[in-house]
Amino acid sequence: MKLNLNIQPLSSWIKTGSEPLLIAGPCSAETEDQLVATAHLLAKTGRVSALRAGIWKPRTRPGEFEGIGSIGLEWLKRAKAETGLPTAVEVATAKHVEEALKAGVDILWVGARSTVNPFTVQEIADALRGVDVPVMVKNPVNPDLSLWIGALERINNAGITKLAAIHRGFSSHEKSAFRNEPMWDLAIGLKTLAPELPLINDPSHITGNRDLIGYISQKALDLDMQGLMIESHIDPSVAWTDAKQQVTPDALVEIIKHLTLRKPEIRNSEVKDKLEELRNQIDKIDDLVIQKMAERMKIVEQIGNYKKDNNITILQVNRWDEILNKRTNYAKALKLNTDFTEKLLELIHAESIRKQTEIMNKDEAGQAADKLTHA
Ligand SMILES: O=C(O)C(=O)C[C@]1(C(=O)O)C=C[C@@H](O)C=C1
Repeated sequence: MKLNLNIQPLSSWIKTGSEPLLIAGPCSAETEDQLVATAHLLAKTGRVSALRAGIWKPRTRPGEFEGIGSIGLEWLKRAKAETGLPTAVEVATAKHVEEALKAGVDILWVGARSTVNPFTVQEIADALRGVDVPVMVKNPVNPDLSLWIGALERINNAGITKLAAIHRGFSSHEKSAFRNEPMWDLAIGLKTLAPELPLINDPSHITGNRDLIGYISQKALDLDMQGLMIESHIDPSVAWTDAKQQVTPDALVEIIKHLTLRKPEIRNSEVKDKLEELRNQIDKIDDLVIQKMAERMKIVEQIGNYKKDNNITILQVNRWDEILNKRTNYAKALKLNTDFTEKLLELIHAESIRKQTEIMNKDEAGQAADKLTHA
C-alpha cells in the first residue's frame, strides 16, 4: 500500500536545474569567516542549490562542541545575502524552529537522532503548523522504516507539503567500512511506498570518510535518488566536527564531475523493446519460483502433520544444516552469491517453521479461541 502524503515537487522549493541536485556546506558553522568563506567558494562552483550548516549539534557525549548556537543564524543570513544561496539548518526543538524561521532560514531538516523520537518530531511538527517552509527528514539512527515514515507523516500532517527524506545511513554494531550502514533496502522501501517523495542521499554521514563519498553518491543516483547532501568545509583539516568526512568545495566539484547521471525513463524504443523481452523472461521465471515455493510449502505442511502425529520436533538441525551446505555449494557452482543464497534459504526455512508451528498448535489455538468465545 502506498503512503498517503501530500507532496509538492522538489522544483517548487529548490533550484533543480544543475544535476545532481546538491546541498552542501560545513558540518558545523564554526566562525563567521569559515561559514561565509565556504559559502562563497560553494556558490562559485555553480553546482550548489542550497547551503547547509549545523548550528545546534546533537553530540553523543557531553563536552564535545555542540554547535555555535543562535549566533550562527546571523552568519547564515550574511552568507545568503552575499552569495544568494538559500540556507538549510537542522532543528531539534520547537525553539530551534522558531529561531530558524525568524532568521529567514529557507529549509529545515530533522536529524536522525530526532526522527527516532515521535515526541520530538511531534513538537517540531506542531511548531511548523501554518508555516510554508520546506522540511527534510533524515532517517532514524536505527533501521526502522516505520519510524522514518511516521516522522514524515507527522510533519506532513502539520501542513508541510514541501517535504523530502534524507538517507544518511543507520547505526550498526557490526564492523564496517562505513560510519553508518547504508542499508539501501530501507531507502528502496521508502521510495516504493512513496514514489513522489523526493529522496536525498547524505554520503558524508554514510561513509564518514571523504574517499568513499563518490562511490556512495553514484550508487544513490543509480537508485534514482533526487539529490545529494554533502558536507563541505573551506579547510576540512581544521574542522571542529566530522573532519574526515568533509571535502573542500574544489574536491566537491571533482566528485560531482565524476558521477554518471542516469534516468529512470527509457526513451530509446530499441532499448525499451530489448528490456521488455528480458522482463518477460523474468516474469516467467518469477512465476515458476512462486509456483515451486507453493509446492514446497505443501510438502512442508505434510511433514508438519506427520511430525505432529508422531511427536517429532519442528526444527531438525541436522537436516537444515545439510540443506544449507548442499544448496549453497550448488548455488556457488551456478555462480550465485553465497550470501544471497543463505538469506533466501533462511527465509524459506523460517516460513517452514512458521507453517509447521501453526499446524502443531492448531488444536490448542482453536480450543483457546473456543474458550474465549464461550466465556
Ligand atoms: O525436513 C523437515 O523435517 C522439514 O520439516 C522441512 C524443513 C525445510 O523447510 O526444509 C523444515 C524444518 C526443519 O528444520 C528442516 C527442514
